[in-house]
Amino acid sequence: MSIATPAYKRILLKLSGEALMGDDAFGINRTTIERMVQEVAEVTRMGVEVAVVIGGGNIFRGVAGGAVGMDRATADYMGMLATVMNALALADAMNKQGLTARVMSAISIDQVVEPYVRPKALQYLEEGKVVVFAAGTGNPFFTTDTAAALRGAEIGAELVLKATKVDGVYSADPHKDPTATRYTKLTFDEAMVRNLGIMDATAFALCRDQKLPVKVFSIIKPGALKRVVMGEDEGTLVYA
Ligand SMILES: Nc1ncnc2c1ncn2[C@@H]1O[C@H](COP(=O)(O)OP(=O)(O)OP(=O)(O)O)[C@@H](O)[C@H]1O
Ligand SMILES: O=c1ccn([C@@H]2O[C@H](COP(=O)(O)O)[C@@H](O)[C@H]2O)c(=O)[nH]1
Repeated sequence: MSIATPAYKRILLKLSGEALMGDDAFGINRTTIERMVQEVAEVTRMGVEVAVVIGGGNIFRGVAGGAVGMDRATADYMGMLATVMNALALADAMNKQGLTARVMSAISIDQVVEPYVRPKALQYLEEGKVVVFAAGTGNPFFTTDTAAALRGAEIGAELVLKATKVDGVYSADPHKDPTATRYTKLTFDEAMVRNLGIMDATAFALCRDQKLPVKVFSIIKPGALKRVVMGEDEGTLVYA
């Protein structure tokens, strides 16, 4: 009997902050986060090295702060701090489920989390620990999708998995246009030219230039993460 092997050795998982809310209006839903962690644990047990970039949209979005008159850079730093809170909650849930998680922050908050140091992150991954990257890129005017592209390239991930509330990339935002249709695959250039809002253009461009493919899939769908890792037909592949 042949044992199925994962299609990837090292992945960068981008978890949407909004997906952490579950059915709540904001914040972190405990049941939801625990279920997500179970899915991550399943792929780490298969020997896949997992790094995570966590979003912050469930707590704060800098662009929203900017829109109501806040200084945009200040609002963005608040958004990055929101991702640190999500990262702490995620790592705590991972450690409670038997994984060993390490949070590394792009912003120095040494009493709370260790700083991002690339060789240390690589060491943790080689040791089978899950690394949760917090505070995005550490710079305002960026997003955690761009952080996922950046960290994915830095750690030599073979794939960026964008785990979100929708099951792939659509011809238009499916939450706004019920007639939108889902792509099975498309190139980064097609995604950018068609202005498909699932990821920002900076993230797409970085992945394209580094030839780092992105798989967009639903984190709400049970077993979808494992299916992506096994190389099965799931979600939408965006490639160079
Ligand atoms: N063409 C498209 N195909 C699919 N989804 C799209 C598209 N355009 C916009 N979206 C929207 O993008 C959302 C997914 O983005 P998501 O909320 O994961 O992004 P994020 O801003 O990176 O996450 P967060 O800030 O919550 O951490 C979907 O819920 C969907 O409404
Ligand atoms: O590199 C980064 C990453 C994030 N931000 C700010 O944080 C929020 C939350 O991140 P999402 O990607 O929207 O989940 C974002 O809106 C920015 O305000 C940042 O400034 N730099």
